[in-house]
Amino acid sequence: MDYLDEKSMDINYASTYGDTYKLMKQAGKSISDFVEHTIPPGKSIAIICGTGNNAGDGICSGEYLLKKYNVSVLLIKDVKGLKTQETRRAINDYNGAYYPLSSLDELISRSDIIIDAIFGVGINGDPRKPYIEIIEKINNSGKTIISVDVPSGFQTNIQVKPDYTVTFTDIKTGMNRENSGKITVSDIGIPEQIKSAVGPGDMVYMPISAPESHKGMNGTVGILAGWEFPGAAVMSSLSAYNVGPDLVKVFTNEVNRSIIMPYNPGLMFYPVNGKNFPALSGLNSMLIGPGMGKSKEAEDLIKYAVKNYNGQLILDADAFKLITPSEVKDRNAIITPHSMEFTAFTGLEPTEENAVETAKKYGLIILLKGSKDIITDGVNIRYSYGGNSRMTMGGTGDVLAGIVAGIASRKVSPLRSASLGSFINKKCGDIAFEKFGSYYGIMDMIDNIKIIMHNKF
Ligand SMILES: NC(=O)C1=CN([C@@H]2O[C@H](COP(=O)(O)OP(=O)(O)OC[C@H]3O[C@@H](n4cnc5c(N)ncnc54)[C@H](O)[C@@H]3O)[C@@H](O)[C@H]2O)[C@@H](O)CC1
Ligand SMILES: [K+]
Repeated sequence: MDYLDEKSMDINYASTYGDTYKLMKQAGKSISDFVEHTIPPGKSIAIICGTGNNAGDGICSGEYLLKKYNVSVLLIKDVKGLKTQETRRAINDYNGAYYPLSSLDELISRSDIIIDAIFGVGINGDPRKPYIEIIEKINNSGKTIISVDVPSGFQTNIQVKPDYTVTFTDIKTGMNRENSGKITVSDIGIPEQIKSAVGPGDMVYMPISAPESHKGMNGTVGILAGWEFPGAAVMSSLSAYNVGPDLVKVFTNEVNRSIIMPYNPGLMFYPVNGKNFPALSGLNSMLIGPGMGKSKEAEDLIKYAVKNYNGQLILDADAFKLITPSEVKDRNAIITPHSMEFTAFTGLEPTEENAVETAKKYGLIILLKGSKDIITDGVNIRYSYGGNSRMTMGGTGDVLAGIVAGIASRKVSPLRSASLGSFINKKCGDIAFEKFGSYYGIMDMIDNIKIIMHNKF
């Protein structure tokens, strides 16, 4: 797993259980257990704490270690600087002594062991002052160093160089003996259903556009849709647009121009027909299928686009009747069928097992829609709950496919794009339901995408 997976899981845990204090206690306990197995009792331990939940883990370990060791907690930014409610609770529940930054040198020199609880996966960029100097002092101390979760500053230009790292849930991408010392993985009790469920934590996968980026750097989506039902092109392209890519290009019949464009002049309209299809280079993702119908013309256009576009494909709706799995084999395409479409596409019953097998066999990412969406790449399986009965109305699938295409255009991995897309889609329905009960419409859902992207839900 990487940093984002851990962050995502923590947020999903908190959204179910209210907060993550129980995990923090368990993280502290696992550090303390590790120390007890490794270090003889009676030694002096300095726990150097930053301001986030990594610090909270360190403080909780201190509470357990007090019984057998001489423990000093150092709070780099004092109690006032503690940023999370869990970490404030940890210091409240801690019965030992704690010290300000001015005691750093003295604490380091009188300790045998340093527990590094400055930064975990919440670090953002290279450590700033005064952390650089603190990390250097720890590294030059000659003491035994144990890092909590990850060495502080890991994957930035300056990091703690520990003898040991006790990391939680799973090893983080890039950790090795050289940068993390001897690594121990500790299960801190995140339930399996939290690990597999899609939730608000999946929003961490959405990249933040860099202030200096220019047009096109933050995603260009292509959408081939609406040949027969222009509404589907409207719904999928507005949904992709609301996820925030730079450009959304709609490829459809010229006769749809005056229908689609009044909804949003920000869309780019490209008329296509059997003889004319603009270049598909430069698209970061391409959604193919909504509202195309099953005419020969639609079929030719779909086949042309599937064959000639070699980036991140998203297939939906009529594409399932006109394309076979072999035509997209090993292309990492995301497909978003409901049960009947799944059967039309694969000839199989729409079961979880068949979705996993099909994903594996054809190298696809499958988002099997239902009251519980199932998302799989053939190895991992995620479940998306939520949504409501109004979501059986026409158009919700077009909205979902558009959202997924928009996310994928931001270079989010296909499994994460499909998972996050499912979460956003269901959340759009749930927010609309709170306002209008069973009487909301598709445009209410599409409007809610922006609220969710802005994290105001
Ligand atoms: N509640 C949870 O979310 C759980 C998280 N766990 C621990 O919490 C860690 C993640 O905690 P957080 O997300 O609170 O973040 P961290 O504790 O990793 O650190 C983030 C803190 O450092 C500051 N900071 C970030 N980048 C900086 C920089 N470049 N220079 C200076 N200061 C910087 C931020 O203001 C923030 O207060 C995990 O690694 C793990 O150790 C565990 O407690 C288990 C449960
Ligand atoms: K750390």
